[in-house]
Amino acid sequence: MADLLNIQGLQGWYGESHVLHGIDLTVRPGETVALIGRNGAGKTTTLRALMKLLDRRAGRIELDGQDLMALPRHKVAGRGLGYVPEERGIFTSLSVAENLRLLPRTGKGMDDAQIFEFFPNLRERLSSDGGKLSGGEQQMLAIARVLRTGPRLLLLDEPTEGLAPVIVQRIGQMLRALKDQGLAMLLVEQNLSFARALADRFYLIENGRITGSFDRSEFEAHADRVAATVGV
Ligand SMILES: Nc1ncnc2c1ncn2[C@@H]1O[C@H](COP(=O)(O)OP(=O)(O)OP(=O)(O)O)[C@@H](O)[C@H]1O
Repeated sequence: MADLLNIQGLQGWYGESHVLHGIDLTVRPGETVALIGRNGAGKTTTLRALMKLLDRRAGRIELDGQDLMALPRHKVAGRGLGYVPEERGIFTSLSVAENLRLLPRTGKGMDDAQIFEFFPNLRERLSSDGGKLSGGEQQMLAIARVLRTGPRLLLLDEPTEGLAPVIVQRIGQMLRALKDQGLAMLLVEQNLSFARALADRFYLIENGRITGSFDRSEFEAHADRVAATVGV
């Protein structure tokens, strides 16, 4: 099957600081791929590079065979990348309804009825301020907002960070439901058991380089290496 996302030799910089040193990574249609590594390894930077949010990049990024490197930043999301950043980007003084509408809905994106089917508690909180939501609700709002844009690939940066175990479980169920609908995901995650339950394939990243990859059936065989890479 042709790759949905194909990254070859991706390099990235913050100013003079060279952070990504040649990332090769693919995501196939409908696949969930987890990117695993310790703090500062370059996980967030990889997602930001995909969204053209870095000062400088080199290498190749293709989505469905189409080159993304030459696209201006404002056109990247329109090609089908849905980015949910680690900080979630919820405006605390805007209501849930206003936060949801900050990104334009496209024809392929989820409408309100579909959104509320996945996230019933958001419907109940539509008029609440974003700042009044729990961490889990904010994470759901951040994901829901991006689903309105009709992404073909969801880029998720540590969706479980700082959340209580029961909420982590709910986020997991929700992502599983999206996966079952065929949505592809590139997941940055420090919570290994969460990543392991969801991902079809794993990449290890160290110092801005991919140092290993394997699929879920090989996870056990790579457990020591994974632990050493994330430093647990
Ligand atoms: N805005 C920035 N300006 C300069 N350097 C940065 C910036 N953001 C990150 N870096 C540096 O880039 C490197 C990679 O950071 P990155 O955030 O991608 O790591 P990460 O693997 O996502 O880890 P974390 O879990 O801590 O976010 C680190 O050395 C970090 O200090």
